[in-house]
Amino acid sequence: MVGLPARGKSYLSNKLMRYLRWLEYSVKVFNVGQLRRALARAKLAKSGVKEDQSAAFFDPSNPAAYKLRTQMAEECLEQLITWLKRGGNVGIHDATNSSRSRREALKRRVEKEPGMKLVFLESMSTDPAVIAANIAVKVSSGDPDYAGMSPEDAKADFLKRIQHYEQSYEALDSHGDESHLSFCKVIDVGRSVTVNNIQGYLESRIAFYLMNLHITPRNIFFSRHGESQYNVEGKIGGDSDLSPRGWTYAKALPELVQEAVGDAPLTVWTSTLRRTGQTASGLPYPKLAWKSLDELDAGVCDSMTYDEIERYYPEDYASRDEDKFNYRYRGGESYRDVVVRLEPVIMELERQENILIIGHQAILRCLYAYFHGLSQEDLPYIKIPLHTVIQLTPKAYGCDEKRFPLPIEAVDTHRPKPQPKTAATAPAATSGGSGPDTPSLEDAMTSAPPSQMRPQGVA
Ligand SMILES: O=P(O)(O)OC[C@H]1O[C@@](CO)(OP(=O)(O)O)[C@@H](O)[C@@H]1O
Repeated sequence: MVGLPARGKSYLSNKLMRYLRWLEYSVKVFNVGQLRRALARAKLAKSGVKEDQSAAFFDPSNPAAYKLRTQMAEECLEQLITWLKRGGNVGIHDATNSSRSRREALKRRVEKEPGMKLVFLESMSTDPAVIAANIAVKVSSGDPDYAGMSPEDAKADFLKRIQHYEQSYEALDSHGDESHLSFCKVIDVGRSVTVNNIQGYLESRIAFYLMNLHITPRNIFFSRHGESQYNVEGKIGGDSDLSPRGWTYAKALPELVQEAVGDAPLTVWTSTLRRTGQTASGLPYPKLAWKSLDELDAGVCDSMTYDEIERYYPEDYASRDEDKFNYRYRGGESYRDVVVRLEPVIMELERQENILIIGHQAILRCLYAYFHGLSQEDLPYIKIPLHTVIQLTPKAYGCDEKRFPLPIEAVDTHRPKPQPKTAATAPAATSGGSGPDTPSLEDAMTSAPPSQMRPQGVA
């Protein structure tokens, strides 16, 4: 990262980390400020520098502090490089890196590592209101640099720190000495992005993502469709209509949404399946139906109950319980596949303002995990109950959340994560993985209902 303090570097670092992690890269942010606080006490005691956080520590004319800050940025980079060598994909060096000499030093160090690439992401703000808001977040968010200080003193000190950095700040320049570097310069997040010497798939993805971000305050609402006929019957997938209780929810939804949104503009996104369209039918807002929002495709298991799947496809049922994120239904999809298919939806969501998505259980789990940065392991078990609107409000470091459950009864379609079997409860292992009482895959196929008779091995 490159940029003066209070220009949203940590915001962009964390946002990028969440996005890339969601796309299954292994990503970590290495924040020099945190390292400074962790290492400072001991080193400072030796170096004779009294304070590690007050503005004086950031004064470029204070040689001892300058040396220490340089050492800490280098130490942080070393930690990042070690982590990459152990298998990480993207390490984010979250520091000001605001002078050419510092960036040159980073470049020289990274060039020594075969196969590592360096891309600078500079965050600039020209809008005084955005800078003021960033300063307010820093001094009011319990930042450890200002623990025990009054907000006024903290703000005054932080402003002084910024002034110190401004004395030596050199922005990335695509026409000057740094024109050979790979970089993206983001000006007033959402207003302008300059891309220089960006090459390769991952770099381009990052640049494209940054181009789509904005920081205009907004809300994102999620709701599953009203209870469907299949939900009542315990069947998965399909394209059934709403149940009578589902219709009651669809009729109650406009009032709830109107209360939450007020007069602000809103766009409603649905899938192309009947149950989401029916749920959205009374909402007086522009609507868009996305094929990408259709529910996870359960392949040969579509329209079965979980009990039927266990009976006819016992090995698949067990595999799904073992690794639900990666399990792909025969002829259908896995959660992993759904994440890939939802990537354009995420990109468009980032570009938009207030959006209400009327979606499905698996789809909303994937989207929800992106906004909250949840792991792949937890993602398929997130609770997204029927007849509940979830409001997410993006904030500097994550999202605030409110849930609005409507008092309209519905079945519970959430299946908890199975507990790992202990030695005492686990069945004895048999060849093929099926117990004596469990039908084999062959049995399952020959006794499967006709609608499920499909060729094997199509996964
Ligand atoms: O991944 P699991 O937990 O099976 O949840 C996904 C399932 O949720 C369901 C309901 O059981 O979603 P939906 O109500 O949107 O139709 C199924 O259609 C879908 O297969």
